[in-house]
Amino acid sequence: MKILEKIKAHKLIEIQQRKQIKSIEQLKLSELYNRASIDFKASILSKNNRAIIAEFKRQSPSKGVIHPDADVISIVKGYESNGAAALSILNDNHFFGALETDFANARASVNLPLLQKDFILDEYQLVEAKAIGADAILLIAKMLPVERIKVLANYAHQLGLQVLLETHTEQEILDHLHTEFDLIGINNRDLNTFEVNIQHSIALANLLPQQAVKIAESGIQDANTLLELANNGFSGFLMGEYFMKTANPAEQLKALQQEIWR
Ligand SMILES: O=C(O)c1ccccc1NCC(=O)[C@H](O)[C@H](O)COP(=O)(O)O
Repeated sequence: MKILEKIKAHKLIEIQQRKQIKSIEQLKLSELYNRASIDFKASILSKNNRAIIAEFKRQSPSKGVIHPDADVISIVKGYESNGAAALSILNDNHFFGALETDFANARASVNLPLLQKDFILDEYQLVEAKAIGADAILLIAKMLPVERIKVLANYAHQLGLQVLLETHTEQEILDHLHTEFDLIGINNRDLNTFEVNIQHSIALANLLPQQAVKIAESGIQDANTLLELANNGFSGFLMGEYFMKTANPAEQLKALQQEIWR
């Protein structure tokens, strides 16, 4: 079974279990549910095509264990003080090792816009995202039919959440040209093979609407790659492993910032 199919099968069971534990009405009672979102897209646009979305993750299917005992509070504060435009916080336990408390701790520690990084299949998860203080969510084109993505994107917007659509193929981009997303990502990593190909993303970037806020996702391991993607129309860069594989992710971000703003 391919990794996204495995994740989807597991997530569907997880969602049913979570619904048994907390109803949508109960989620809506959370203090954070009614908070005004921070504008994720505006933060990306404020960084002159050098916007880094720094990710907090402990492990991944492609890389295995990366930083299992990472301290979310100190890392996200370090990301904030070193100029991240926004943060992506992994929220999946089974495949990415996220702790139930990671997102809440990140929310309580920084004033940056936060992407709740999970595998969204159901409206319930959108209410959950809002209730834990997310500003944006991810929808993965490969995981759901086109119409379902549209419905979830509309519902996310009704809740005040911005939407990052993740694509990887030409067809996925063409399928979604007529839906409103706040940001459109192209994943440099093929999630079937885990192969990273920056040139693939650069070639596809031309297919995105001119006004789309374009995010290059995954596999970025140096400043030159980031700058090449920026020169080809990407404004935001979702980077996780490059930071999290080090003992001090925030210092790694600081060094990268020095290189890209030189
Ligand atoms: O990274 C994986 O192994 C993976 C597998 C299956 C679904 C999603 C996966 N990654 C999630 C991500 O989107 C990345 O964490 C994110 O783009 C950052 O990538 P990187 O800079 O390579 O850590």
